[in-house]
Amino acid sequence: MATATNIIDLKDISVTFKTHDQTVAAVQDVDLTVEKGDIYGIIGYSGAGKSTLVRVINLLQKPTTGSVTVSGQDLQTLKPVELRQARKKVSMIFQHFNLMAARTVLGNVEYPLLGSRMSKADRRAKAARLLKLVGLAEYADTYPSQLSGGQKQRVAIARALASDPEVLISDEATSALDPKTTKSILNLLKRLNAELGVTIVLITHEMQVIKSICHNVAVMDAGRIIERGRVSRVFTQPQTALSRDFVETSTNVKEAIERIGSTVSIANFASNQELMYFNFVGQSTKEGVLSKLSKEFGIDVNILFANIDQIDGENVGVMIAILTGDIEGFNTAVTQWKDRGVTTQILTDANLKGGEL
Ligand SMILES: Nc1ncnc2c1ncn2[C@@H]1O[C@H](COP(=O)(O)OP(=O)(O)OP(=O)(O)O)[C@@H](O)[C@H]1O
Repeated sequence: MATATNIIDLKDISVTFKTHDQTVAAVQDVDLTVEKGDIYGIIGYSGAGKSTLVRVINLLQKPTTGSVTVSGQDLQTLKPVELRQARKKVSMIFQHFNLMAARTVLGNVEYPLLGSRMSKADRRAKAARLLKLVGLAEYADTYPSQLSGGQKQRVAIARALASDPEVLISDEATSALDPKTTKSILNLLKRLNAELGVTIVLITHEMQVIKSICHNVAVMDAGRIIERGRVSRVFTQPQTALSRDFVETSTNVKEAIERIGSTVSIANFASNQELMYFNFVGQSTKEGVLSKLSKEFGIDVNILFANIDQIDGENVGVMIAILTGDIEGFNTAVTQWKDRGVTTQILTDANLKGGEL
């Protein structure tokens, strides 16, 4: 539902591409609202329609049907000159930086200001300020070819901020970067969101990126949003197979299950043994659930895999372990944990063979 705090409000958006021999429904019946100040992730595999959808936000892509409201303005009702102004509120950064090789770093950042009424000195001062903000003050007179990928993306971010946007769209901006550089760019985006209040819409095919900085996420498949919500919720209770797939890849659970499947056979377990998958949220990760469990119910826990993440300020953990002991007492414990943010699943050989839960 649209409220005063929604900076982006897309209603019933469909985008259909017609080529000479086929029609592609790239985006279908999508509603999307993003609150001011949010970091909103859109995740999906290649071809899901993410880029097409975000290009609708500044009307770089005109929707076949539906309405586009940004910062309270219905963009499709604006006159060309008003639309040009409105578009400045939405900037984009991309995987391949799109810097101009013949201009210096400062010249690249200054570029969007060339058509403005600012004096040359003011333009240069603003570009220098933005370079400082992204940590590249001393690179003003160098050329893009002299920079690393991470530095180029910082320049692209500074350039995107030159028009004082309210929304920054990041289209796979970290996909070409190594994990360490990805982390530093994501931290920069997080800082800009906090310091400037700029709303960020970030599209990616990696759950790792979503869980590092996003508060909310939409999962896209075949042009539609099939699931959305707080990242911590989607992460711990994915409602669709695709979301679960993204989550399991990012926690390495998939890999772990495959590995365990090649070494463990549940058919050979004793009658007082189970292979258990645990999901912990919030306080439960800190409460030492396991040590309580083993003490209270006299159960031996042989951990085969464990992973704890911080998502949107919340601890989220997964674990796979062989439990041995009093199964009746154990079942009682399971019921109690559910209320404390722990969910469990008994794994079977079929889970292990299929490589999934
Ligand atoms: N200009 C176009 N003309 C025809 N088809 C297009 C056009 N742009 C995108 N498509 C098609 O629309 C679908 C969605 O593409 P889109 O680029 O939005 O997906 P994506 O999720 O961003 O994937 P990727 O990460 O690979 O870009 C794809 O089938 C694509 O081939």
